[in-house]
Amino acid sequence: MYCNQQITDTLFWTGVNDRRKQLFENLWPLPGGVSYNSFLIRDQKCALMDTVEAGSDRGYLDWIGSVLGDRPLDYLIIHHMELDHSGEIENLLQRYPDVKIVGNIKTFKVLCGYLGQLPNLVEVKDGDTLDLGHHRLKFIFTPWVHWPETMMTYDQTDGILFTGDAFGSFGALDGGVFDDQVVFSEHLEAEMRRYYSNIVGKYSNMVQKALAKLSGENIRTICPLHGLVWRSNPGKAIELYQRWSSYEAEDGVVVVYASMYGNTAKMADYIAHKIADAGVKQIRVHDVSKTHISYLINDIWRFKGVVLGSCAYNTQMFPLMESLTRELVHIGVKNRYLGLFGSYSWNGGGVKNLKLFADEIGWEQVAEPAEIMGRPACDKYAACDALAAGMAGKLQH
Ligand SMILES: Cc1cc2nc3c(=O)[nH]c(=O)nc-3n(C[C@H](O)[C@H](O)[C@H](O)COP(=O)(O)O)c2cc1C
Repeated sequence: MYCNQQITDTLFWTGVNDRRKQLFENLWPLPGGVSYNSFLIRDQKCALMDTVEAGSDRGYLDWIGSVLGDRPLDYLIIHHMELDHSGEIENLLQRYPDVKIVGNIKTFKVLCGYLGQLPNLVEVKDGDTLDLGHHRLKFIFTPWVHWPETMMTYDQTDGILFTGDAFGSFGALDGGVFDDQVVFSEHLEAEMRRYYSNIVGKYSNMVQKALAKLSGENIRTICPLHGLVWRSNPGKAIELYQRWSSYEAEDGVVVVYASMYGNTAKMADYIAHKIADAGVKQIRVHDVSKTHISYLINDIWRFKGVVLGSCAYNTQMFPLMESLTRELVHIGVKNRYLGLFGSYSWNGGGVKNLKLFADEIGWEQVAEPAEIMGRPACDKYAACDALAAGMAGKLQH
């Protein structure tokens, strides 16, 4: 039993919720699940915009069939070949062997890698159009948001933009499918930012290019492949993407520490209290061994100030801190203020390697790193004081 969500007279949301999967891409936690959105246009010609993850809903194809009624499926338009959207293509082709598959040359290369050579491919170029009757679709190439083949489709008739993974979010659709059916709470924004920072953020420069390319279009509805359909306030989603893709951040600090026996943890709390005393109101403190990297990256995307601490561990920084810093370099977060600290007892290693990270990522350091041998005590905190004052001084609060 499916509840058809009609976006317009001729456009239907045909997505599914997945609350069973624990980790998206087998990496990113899904405490609230995730939705795989697909959309069906029932016009003079009928077109399905992407499919869903294979096996995520065994009734998916019957649902498509029931929305189509006695109409044939003329087109499958592929915006993104990642398997959470392309997984059901194989089954779809068995049911609708004559469907024409619309994509670009890179789409077909990836498609062929999974399903072999297929008939009925309709290759489109950037800016090409396709008339379905009422709907006139324009294909807009947005490469590397976040795969090479990604493209969007703009429905020129109704101002509807099908965006692939852009503007998507973690979290299943709990009842409401549309932005005006829910309160877009801090939690929902955080889950959308977590998706952006974990999945798309590495390609922020390509997101900026895509946004610039789309700026001339009169976008009235945004249909992403995950999360809410933005039919009332698409400007909000665009505003968030403008902000996140330009590395704009809030005045606040995230402190992440690695500590085996509590000494570096004590420094973390001390520094956080001092930053708070200096008037910064948004501070998050995380133990890297406890908080999943997904949430650490999300907070680092959110706040301007980043303070990282590590105990020394076999001449290195603590392995999980190393993993975090490696990922930060990999995704290339820009324009953050940085403070470093840590405890050691022989000849160090934690802070020494955090400094190498600082050189590599190029963020502005607010003070000299605060390194304490052994247990933190009142007479050893001067560098922590300087770090906290330096960080607070950089933020307007
Ligand atoms: C497995 C292990 C490896 C360590 N490696 C180093 C090291 O390479 N250099 C160093 O100065 N101290 C090293 N230490 C000592 C710790 O860094 C030191 O005890 C520090 O105060 C621990 O901080 P914590 O309480 O935040 O875990 C090591 C300790 C352990 C248990």
